[in-house]
Amino acid sequence: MHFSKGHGTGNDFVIVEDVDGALDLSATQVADLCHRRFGIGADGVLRVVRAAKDPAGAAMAGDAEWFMDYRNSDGSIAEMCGNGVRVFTRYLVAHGLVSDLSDIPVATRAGVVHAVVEGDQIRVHMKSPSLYAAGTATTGPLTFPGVAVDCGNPHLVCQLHDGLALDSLDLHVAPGFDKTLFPSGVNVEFVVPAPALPEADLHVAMRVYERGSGETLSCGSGALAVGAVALRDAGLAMGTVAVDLPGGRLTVTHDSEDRWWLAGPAVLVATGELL
Ligand SMILES: N[C@@H](CCC[C@H](N)C(=O)O)C(=O)O
Repeated sequence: MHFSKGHGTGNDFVIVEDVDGALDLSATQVADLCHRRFGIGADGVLRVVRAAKDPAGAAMAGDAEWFMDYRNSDGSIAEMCGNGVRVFTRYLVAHGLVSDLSDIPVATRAGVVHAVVEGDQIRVHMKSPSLYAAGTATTGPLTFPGVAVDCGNPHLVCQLHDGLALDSLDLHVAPGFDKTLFPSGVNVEFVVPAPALPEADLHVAMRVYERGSGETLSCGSGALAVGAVALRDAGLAMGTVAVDLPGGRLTVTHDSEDRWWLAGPAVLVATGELL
């Protein structure tokens, strides 16, 4: 099997092209591919398949030629992956699978999103985040109040207590959360304010513990959730939020009623053959 490897701000993926939907990737195969010692190593797998050729993509085939079949590194399926969409789009462009760089529709399990390629940056018009409940996360002895956000996939955005540094958190172990609020699990974001920047209305820094992958260097849908909470908390109906993650900076922009953008770099770094 031929594969590529890519990442968006350090959130890395094995990319497998399967245009005609011939590949039946099991959860175990995905976990083996993603294993950082015994496999290639990645936070997840992106299978590139024609929407019409995949049962989960077929209903969207009229709106998007390509379906992103995203899997977490433990083999579980997730509805959305914001960095995944951006790396998936980079792959489509690099392999001549799309031509109009100003609007690339990508079908996902959370619906069709639209990517725009601007040099090294790929910007995606995401599904609008929805803030819907209060929750809490625990790490060790610490409990943090948070906001549940639906970005197509579930998130819990927690502001750190005053003075607590992001790097003081131990995210080797999954944070605790309320399973009745998140019956299918949740991605947990921990956020602190960051110094003002001229190019953004707000600036924050975050770490994330992803459902199905553990702590990652970046999470695009997580950044979107964090951006939405930051704008709400600042009383801003619209605006731009710079979100710093351990792997780099993503930008979330809400510029009209139903339009939310996630932007950042996306790169391919390798290709190879699985033995
Ligand atoms: N890293 C991703 C999110 C991947 C899915 C997530 N772990 C889940 O299970 O919902 C991103 O960039 O959005």
